[in-house]
Amino acid sequence: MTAKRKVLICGATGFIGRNLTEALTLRGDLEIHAVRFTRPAYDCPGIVWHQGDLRDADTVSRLLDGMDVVIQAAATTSGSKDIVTRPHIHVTDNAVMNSLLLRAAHDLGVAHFVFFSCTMMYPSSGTPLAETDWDPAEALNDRYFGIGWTKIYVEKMCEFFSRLGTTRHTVIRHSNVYGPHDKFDLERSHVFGATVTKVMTAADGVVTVWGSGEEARDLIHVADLVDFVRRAIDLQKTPYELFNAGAGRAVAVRDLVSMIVAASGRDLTVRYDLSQPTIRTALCLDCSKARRELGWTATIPLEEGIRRTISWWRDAFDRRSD
Ligand SMILES: C[C@H]1O[C@H](OP(=O)(O)OP(=O)(O)OC[C@H]2O[C@@H](n3cnc4c(=O)[nH]c(N)nc43)[C@H](O)[C@@H]2O)[C@@H](O)[C@@H](O)C1=O
Repeated sequence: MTAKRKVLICGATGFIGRNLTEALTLRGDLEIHAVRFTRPAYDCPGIVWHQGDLRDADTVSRLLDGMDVVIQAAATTSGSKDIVTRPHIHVTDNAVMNSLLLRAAHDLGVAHFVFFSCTMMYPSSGTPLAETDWDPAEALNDRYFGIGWTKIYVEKMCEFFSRLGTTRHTVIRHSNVYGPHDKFDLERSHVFGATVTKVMTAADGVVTVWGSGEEARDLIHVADLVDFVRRAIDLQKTPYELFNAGAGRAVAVRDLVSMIVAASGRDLTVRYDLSQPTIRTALCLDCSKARRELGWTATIPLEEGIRRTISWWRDAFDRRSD
């Protein structure tokens, strides 16, 4: 019998980390270790919990010792309000954590490291952009300067350590992820989570959207991203790969809001508030590399993902019918 691969999921209480943890514990061939920091553990059969601050080098070495795979989903992250008003909160901790994790993975002989990057380096485009369509000589959107370059630094560190021959790395440039366990508060959430909350809780029949509604994003359901990671840790044999992971469709914020309102079944008026934080860019990813090399493609249509997320939101938050 082959030994189970030991998989460490960092950030297991966060949005992506929790969805990964809950899905991967269902597999019989993996032994799942989950790292939490300040948030409490949740019930999940078969999981081994660890607590630790990933900004501390000794803690990082203790956690990675003996692991075969590290899935690095721990990040300081929040939506456009923080990106616009206090962008520095996304920079330092992410740079420190990832630097320590990548060094420890190499020193301790971890076989595979998965890093969630972002898509902030891409220029605004309503047509799909491939991994090679980012030109490092082009300026990043001003709003994304700090976290965008931090992610690129970590991407390059992954490539650097891959070249040393011990650890294989997968970098995933995923688009805007949504689904169960996302942030749904109005301060820190992204556009999808915030809009679901606004629509479901609107007391006066009005939903107020930040910006003009013309900004566009590529939206991917978290279950599709989990499927991506599953394929990467099973199929990738090369030392370093960087992949786009998105739905391949740019959806204007105003259309997203209309779809969420329609799925809610509520009769609401939508207003646009130009004084609120907004990031004028359009994102759309070409994921043909992932299709070719991992057989992956996003499978959950946005309309279906919206229905599923509203249903989850009702179970998790809507106590009015109790
Ligand atoms: C993929 C990418 O995704 C994220 O960056 P983002 O897309 O810029 O962030 P967001 O989802 O918060 O905003 C998208 C747009 O939506 C508008 N918007 C309207 N109404 C609300 C609203 O109520 N809340 C929020 N947050 N935004 C709103 C808002 O004004 C902005 O123009 C990062 O996680 C980053 O890590 C990353 O890689």
